[in-house]
Amino acid sequence: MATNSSYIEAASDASHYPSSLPPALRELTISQALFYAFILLTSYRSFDAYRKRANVPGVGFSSIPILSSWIAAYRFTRAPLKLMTEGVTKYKPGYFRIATIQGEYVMVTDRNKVQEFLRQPDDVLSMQEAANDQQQIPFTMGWGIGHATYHNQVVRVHLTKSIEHRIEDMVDEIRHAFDDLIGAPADYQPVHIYKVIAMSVARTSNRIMVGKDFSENTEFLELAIAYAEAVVISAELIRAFPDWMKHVLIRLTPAWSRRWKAMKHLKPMLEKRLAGDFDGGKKPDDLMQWLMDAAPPGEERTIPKLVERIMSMNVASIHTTTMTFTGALYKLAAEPEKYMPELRAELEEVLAEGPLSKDRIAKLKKMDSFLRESARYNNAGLMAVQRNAKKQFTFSDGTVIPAGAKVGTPTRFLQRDPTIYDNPEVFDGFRFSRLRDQTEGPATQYQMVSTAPELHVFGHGKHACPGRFFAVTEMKLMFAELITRYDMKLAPGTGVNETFIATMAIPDTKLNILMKTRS
Ligand code: HEM
Repeated sequence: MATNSSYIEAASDASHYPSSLPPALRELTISQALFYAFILLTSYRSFDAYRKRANVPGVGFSSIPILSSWIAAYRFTRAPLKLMTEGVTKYKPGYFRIATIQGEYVMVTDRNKVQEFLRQPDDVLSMQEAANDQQQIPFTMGWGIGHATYHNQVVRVHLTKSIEHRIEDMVDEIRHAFDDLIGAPADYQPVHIYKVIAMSVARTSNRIMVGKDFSENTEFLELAIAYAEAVVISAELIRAFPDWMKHVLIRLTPAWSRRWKAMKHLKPMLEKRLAGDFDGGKKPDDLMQWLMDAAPPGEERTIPKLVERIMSMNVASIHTTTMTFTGALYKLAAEPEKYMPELRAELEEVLAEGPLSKDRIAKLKKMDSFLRESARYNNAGLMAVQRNAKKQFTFSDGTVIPAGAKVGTPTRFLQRDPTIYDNPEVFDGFRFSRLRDQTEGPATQYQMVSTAPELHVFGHGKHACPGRFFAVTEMKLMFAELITRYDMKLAPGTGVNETFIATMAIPDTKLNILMKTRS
């Protein structure tokens, strides 16, 4: 029987390699092969980056020719905020280049130029291609999610229209979620708020997306919450491989296994619906059904594809809403004396007219302002909006973005631009409600759902998030319930931990808020 060491010797003995290999390759040891593969990959990346490179200054690049882009990516990964700050300080209102593991990006630092590139058609600057690239969507979430995006229209039209008559269901779900997850503490107790809000959002969103059976199914909800994280991890696991290998490798990743498990939950319901077997003979009025009705005939109407679609809607909605909303709660818990009395007074005035409805929610201007300001202040990743150039694009000042290049925005810096906001480094919860009262222009521009070239929580332009009307309603209903029922504050000496991994702002998912039933 061969010992371990004899296997190793056999493996490193060139004479065991297939004789069909050319003699030069037969002589290679494994470490030499890896070294040459690295050189090849590095040269390819360097050549590819050079071919697609816009003629704008780089930040973090070195003068070593072939390794320059890798070195810049390494430096950026280690100190993203520092390098972005350097780029904006030196080159605003112009452009600069950064490199990340995912390639090089041209950063556009001026809101007017951001406006200009976001106006470009998809065959020039593509949002979908950038998203596919970033999250490896066709592999991690499914080919159709990255290439047949009929869900955008369904969310934009059907989900948004449904909000008004689903508010009662949403409130019901939120109340039960907070009963179960926070309860009625008589004295201040630490609450792991990110976890509570993620589960509450998963429950409320899935009530509207797939119905009550699923909003009450904790195992399914936990899968839905974990799926988004699995997608991010799986994207990084497969990124370096060629596409033909990604099709196979993705089956070994957590995104695949979580979706497979979710399918077990969703399959019986989908089988019934596909057979036209509706409870009480009435077609369900939920996102799942609207997606099924809108799916192009053929493969997209099969169970695995419909599971991909609804799970991608969970990715789009759960952590995005949770991050945005917990960011606001952290700010409220940091200064409850400053904000709580006015927020409650506004809410109580509106509730005196009756339960929350679409029109009554619209009267909560201070709450709306608080959410928008915390999105401006907190949620600022370093590059929330990205586009990939499918064709060459030239800005009005003559700057050329070659085909194949990637364009992005330094979100945090635009959202804290002193030429746009007074005291941008200060959190001012009622900044936007004051602006709404003072403006001579349309006051709606300062609402949470209104996008702007310098505020990227929901993106801007024709690809601005179509789910934002739903998400903002959901956040306001949770906000109203929480401030009605609970007092909250931060424990002394605690605060939000701000972390960036490359361009991503990582939310503080660990911070506890002290909460008790309102006195
Ligand atoms: C607070 C919660 C949310 C945030 C912060 C958020 C943020 C975003 C952002 C930044 C974009 C990209 C825009 C761009 O690049 O211009 C986007 C796109 C999108 N979002 Fe959201 N989103 C949220 C909630 C939702 C919800 C609840 C849904 C659906 C149920 C949804 C569905 C989508 C879809 C389908 C797109 C792609 C739009 C397109 O390609 O045209 N989002 N979202």
